[in-house]
Amino acid sequence: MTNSARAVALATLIKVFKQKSYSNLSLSHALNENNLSQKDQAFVTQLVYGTIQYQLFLEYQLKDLLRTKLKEDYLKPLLLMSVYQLIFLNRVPNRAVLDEANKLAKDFGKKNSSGFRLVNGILRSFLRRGQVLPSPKDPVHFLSIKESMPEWLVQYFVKNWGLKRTEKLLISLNERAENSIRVAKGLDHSKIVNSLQKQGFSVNESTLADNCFIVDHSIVNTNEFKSGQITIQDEAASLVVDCFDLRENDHVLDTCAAPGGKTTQLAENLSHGKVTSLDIHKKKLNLIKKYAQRMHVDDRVETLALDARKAAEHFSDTKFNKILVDAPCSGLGLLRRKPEIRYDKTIKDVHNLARIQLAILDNVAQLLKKNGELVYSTCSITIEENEQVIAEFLKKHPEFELMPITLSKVQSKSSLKILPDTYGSDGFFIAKMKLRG
Ligand SMILES: C[S@@+](CC[C@H](N)C(=O)[O-])C[C@H]1O[C@@H](n2cnc3c(N)ncnc32)[C@H](O)[C@@H]1O
Repeated sequence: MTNSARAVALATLIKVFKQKSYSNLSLSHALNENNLSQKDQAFVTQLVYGTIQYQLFLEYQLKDLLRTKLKEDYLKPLLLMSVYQLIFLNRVPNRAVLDEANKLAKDFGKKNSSGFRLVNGILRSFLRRGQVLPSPKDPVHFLSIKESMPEWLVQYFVKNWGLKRTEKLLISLNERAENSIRVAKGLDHSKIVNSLQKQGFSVNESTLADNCFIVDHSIVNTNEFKSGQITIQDEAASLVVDCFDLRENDHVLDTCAAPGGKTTQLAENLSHGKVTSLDIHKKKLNLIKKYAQRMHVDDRVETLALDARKAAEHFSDTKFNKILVDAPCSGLGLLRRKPEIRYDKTIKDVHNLARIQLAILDNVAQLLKKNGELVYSTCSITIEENEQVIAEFLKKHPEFELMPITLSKVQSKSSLKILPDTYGSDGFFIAKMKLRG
């Protein structure tokens, strides 16, 4: 592996730790800026995600070895990234990790800095001592360090799913996210799969979603992606639109639409209808427009900057056949793709989001036609943002009934919750409701 791959990983980690940037955005920016081989890109991705995922565990390894305050910004990410390699990457020899850490300390350190001596000393001490874990007598603290998840979240999982399932869930949340792609509606799957295989991709059918496939590396440079025949979408996320019973001339309201993954998927079904896509952030509307252009459905998508909690006031004369609320949420089902979320979110955030989610549903429910369908979804797995929001909504709106979800590969008599350890997908929640006629 080249040193520049490690330098790119370290620069990305410094950004994520210091500026609190999102890891997925910083990483894709760094990979676009640096001309790395496919192998090096995969290595950088593993270093960045692995170090963030295991931050609590890695800090625990260093706790007793650090005797001075780390003064320069690069020191902590470099130490964590190096210990990550020493523990998790067996294919990289220890000597190479130490040599590269020395070089990086010299390159990233201030002039005349002695940071490289500190890094060298700590890494050698770690190798002499080996890795450590707290006593399993306190299972919450033990799992929190071992799987690097804040204690409140481990406690939350244990309370809702028990200790055994929590262990499975935590391990699964630290696994590498799959590269899931969705084929645009109406296209011949076998033709696209053959073409991708000829280009060197390994392609496997999704066990969860009809139009999705799992590939082994990024498809963004393929003609199929650029021409809108395929797109990047998690298997569980793609089920949300599949839950609607769409008619080709439906008018659909997508209330929380950016960057547009579900808007375009909806529009693919509406040869004579349209989607009105809202987002509270005006600057995000461009993402939806570009996405719709790439997928060739921009003639059926209109965008509007609007707080969905005020939609009924805006559309006082319009009613929709279908409404999607893909609500803003804590994202706790997405920890594989955005590993730092675990350290940022609190139970207070979860409660605040639940209030916003209910307010959106409450407002947009007035805009549905009789017998119309309302689908609510989040990429969170908490009870507060999902089952509780739906229970409160239905209590307040007895004119709605909860519908079963019957998809070809997955069914549920009521709402559908997909935990990440079941299919290896993102965690997702979907509820389908109908306004009685
Ligand atoms: C989960 S994301 C939506 C993802 C999108 N449906 C897709 O499939 O690509 C939630 C979106 O809701 C937007 N949002 C947050 N609060 C909102 C509100 N009150 N009204 C409308 N949009 C909101 C956010 O800006 C964000 O883009």
